[in-house]
Amino acid sequence: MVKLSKKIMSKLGRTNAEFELIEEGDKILVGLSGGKDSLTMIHALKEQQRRAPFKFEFLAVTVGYGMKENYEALIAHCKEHEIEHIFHDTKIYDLAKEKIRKNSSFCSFFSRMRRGTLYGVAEKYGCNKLALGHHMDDAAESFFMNFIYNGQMRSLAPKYRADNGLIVIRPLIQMRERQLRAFVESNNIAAIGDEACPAMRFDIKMPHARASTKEMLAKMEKEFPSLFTSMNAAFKNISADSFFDKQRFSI
Ligand SMILES: Nc1ncnc2c1ncn2[C@@H]1O[C@H](COP(=O)(O)OP(=O)(O)OP(=O)(O)O)[C@@H](O)[C@H]1O
Repeated sequence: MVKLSKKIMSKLGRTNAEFELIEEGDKILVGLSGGKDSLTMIHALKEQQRRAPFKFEFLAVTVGYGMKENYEALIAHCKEHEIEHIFHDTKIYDLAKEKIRKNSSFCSFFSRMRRGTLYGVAEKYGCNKLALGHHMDDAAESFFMNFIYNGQMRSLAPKYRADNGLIVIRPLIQMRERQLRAFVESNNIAAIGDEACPAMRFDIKMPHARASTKEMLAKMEKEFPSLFTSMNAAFKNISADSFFDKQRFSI
């Protein structure tokens, strides 16, 4: 039996109620990479399933990239904890080799292809929602990366509808990365490393933009300890008409 902290379960419950993520009768496909975030997610959802006054089902899926990755331990972990899990292998790696040279776009190619695969699997198994394990640190990094490198004000929504109609939810979005790390460590769960993309397991470095944004946020948090609490509040308190976007002006 794993032990989930009160904090994780109450954050999950509150986020769920606040954004109406999981509802009665949902069948949720849970993206399980085997990293600390998605591992925490499946255990927290299992516990929530036990506690919640409403019924929902979920099924975990791990998308393989056709790189002969070894998912034996992850498969065994799900079996041991009675979590319904499927391993869905693909040829994403071969396709990537054909399509692009080894640079950071390798990572976004993997990410796009994986997302498409997850949508397909959700449809195949009749799931109405897809849960991803992004957390508050991801949302903050994504916000600053878009801000600094893309000239865009955007982050990661707790819930949205994908183009094909599937509802994507992020139950961990208000949790800190360190809470998730603490969960796997205190339960001695072997998580697959924190690479930002699977290609990094081979010869590609962590994309520069993400690494330096992470570093910048860590420095800022040292100086302003309530940074993430404040960002979380700010993400819910947007004055869209106070920027330079003509379409959002109040006049
Ligand atoms: N191989 C995988 N199989 C299934 N789900 C996965 C896999 N890799 C990642 N995911 C899901 O996607 C979430 C985000 O993963 P990660 O941060 O690595 O991706 P990302 O590249 O930032 O995401 P995105 O695909 O949304 O751009 C994970 O928490 C997990 O739910």
